[in-house]
Amino acid sequence: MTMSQDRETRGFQAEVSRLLHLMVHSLYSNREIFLRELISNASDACDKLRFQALDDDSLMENDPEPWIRLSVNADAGTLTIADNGIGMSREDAVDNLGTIARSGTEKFLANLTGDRKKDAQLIGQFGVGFYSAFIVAERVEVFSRRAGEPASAGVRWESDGQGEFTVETVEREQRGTSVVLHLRDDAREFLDADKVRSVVQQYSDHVAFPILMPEQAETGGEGEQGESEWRAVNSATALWQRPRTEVSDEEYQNFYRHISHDFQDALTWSHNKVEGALEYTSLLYVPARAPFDLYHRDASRGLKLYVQRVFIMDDAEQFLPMYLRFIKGVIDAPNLPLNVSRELLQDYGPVRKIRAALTKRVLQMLKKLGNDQDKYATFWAQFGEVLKEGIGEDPDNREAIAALLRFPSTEEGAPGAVSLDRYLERAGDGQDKIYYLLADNLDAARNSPHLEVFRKKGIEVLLLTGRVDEWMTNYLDEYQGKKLVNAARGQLDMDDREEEAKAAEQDDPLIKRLADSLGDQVTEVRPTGRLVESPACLVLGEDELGPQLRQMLEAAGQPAPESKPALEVNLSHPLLARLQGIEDQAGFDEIAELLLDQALLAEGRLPKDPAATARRLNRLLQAQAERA
Ligand SMILES: Nc1ncnc2c1ncn2[C@@H]1O[C@H](COP(=O)(O)OP(=O)(O)OP(=O)(O)O)[C@@H](O)[C@H]1O
Repeated sequence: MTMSQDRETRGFQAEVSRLLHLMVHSLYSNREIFLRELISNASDACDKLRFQALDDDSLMENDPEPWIRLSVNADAGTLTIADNGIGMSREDAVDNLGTIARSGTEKFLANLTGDRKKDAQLIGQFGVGFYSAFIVAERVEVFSRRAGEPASAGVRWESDGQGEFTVETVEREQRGTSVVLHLRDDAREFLDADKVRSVVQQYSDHVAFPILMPEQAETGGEGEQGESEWRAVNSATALWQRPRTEVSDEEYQNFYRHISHDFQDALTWSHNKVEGALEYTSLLYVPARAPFDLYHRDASRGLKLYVQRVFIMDDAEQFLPMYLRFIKGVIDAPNLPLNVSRELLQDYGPVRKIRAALTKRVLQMLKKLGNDQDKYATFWAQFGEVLKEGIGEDPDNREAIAALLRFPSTEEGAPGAVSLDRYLERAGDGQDKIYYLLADNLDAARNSPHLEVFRKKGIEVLLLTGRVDEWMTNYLDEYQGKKLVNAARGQLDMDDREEEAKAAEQDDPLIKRLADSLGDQVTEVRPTGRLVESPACLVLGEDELGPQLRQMLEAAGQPAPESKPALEVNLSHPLLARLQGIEDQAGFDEIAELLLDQALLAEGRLPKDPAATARRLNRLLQAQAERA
């Protein structure tokens, strides 16, 4: 750090330097987004001022009408974005314009590849904000003064984006912030006021404050323009207050980008005005891509809250449940008190009611999205795992959430292929259960011996390989009155005659001999109608903890109770028939152990002592080789 009087030079946080470098490189072909980002910041600053002025009117300093001004100075080669919003103190400028205070940034940056196209997409997910200025500017100056502070508390911040910035205290009459971009030679198109105007109209028309440009192009720099000559280039009304029929799809998408900082279009949205005692307007969007921090505990989530069009807060998470944390949007609830705080929102009756209504609204919107297979597949791939959390978290809407689930199945293998409704449609009235199989991955699921009997009978089985699927199925007992049944658990109870036949085989002496041989490695050995080609498989009891939940518990450092399976054997399999005749007990025990080991392997799991299994296999191979 170097200092001369009150001027100091500082280094950017390491993450900022890396982000800047990669961003300038990868966003070059998309560069007009810098204007949208800087106008968004200016609009946020106006929102913040209006909110703080609710408590302290003097912050308005006799200049109560918010504005955003854009001006070009062709001689100096600058484009200036100015606002009379909340402004920044010197400390604010150092904190906000030199660091990235988002958890997970380091990990996010590690994912950037240097491949321009891929990185542009990733960076879009991250949101680049102020730093996008450096895509077009070789040098950026920021002049600012915080509302309510004296003119002597102004700040000038400057950087060429190469790793350092300088700050100094300056005199500044005007409240708010001016960002002066010294444009690169290859970005001089933004010195053309008509070009700037058209970009603003394209991306930022919905900004709720007037965006002003001088009547005549080519003139004006900071403060040179008389106020009467400024003319609004946007419509400056809050988009969500306009009737649905008057807002074009493009306007909805631009507004989405404004509030989400996403580069991609939203998949769909729902815009509603609710009247009556609980009046509110909501505009909710489903993004096409998950943010990089979807699973971070402290990631931003929730809606932008407005009360009577006055911005109150970002990330008002009380209006939607956790499992819908990916929804972006705005809620304007004119009857909430203007001084509402996060704490108050938490426990406030009307907010709870709005939350219940918005939750239903989102679930309906997703149901409708389900009609568009391609879009729904995108949604499911990005947010399916999060939505599943709702099955456990939101009993009131469980059936509606279940209708949105998608799984691969034995009939259709694509990850988001089969809904429960489609399954039931195919199953027909004759089948009163929905069968599913849990596995670590699709290959293991498809090859599971548990599917043999279902294949034989032509019954579809859903293949559940998601991280939270086992947890989820604990909460999802039935759908549309039909029980969900784990194909690898308990007695299957598919066909009464078969059950009876199996019961008769229960006394088979081989069953008892196997049980004695395996001892307490299994709860019991029983004959099965489950298998066609395989000799044996493992079956967990209805209430035993499955392997996925066990892993989750262990990862969370919690002890997981031991769960023991039963070994089910296929008495019509030739191996079992041969086993009957083996008199040598040691030889019998060896094969019994291998029967158990292969059942574990078939499920993609390892035997308790893999080395012992290998030794048994080797002995078997050797005997086979000697015979050959
Ligand atoms: N015009 C402005 N007036 C006042 N503060 C500003 C202005 N522009 C930027 N800032 C401050 O700088 C911070 C960083 O801005 P930046 O655009 O990088 O991120 P952000 O707006 O917080 O996040 P994101 O862009 O992802 O929403 C802002 O949060 C704000 O505090």
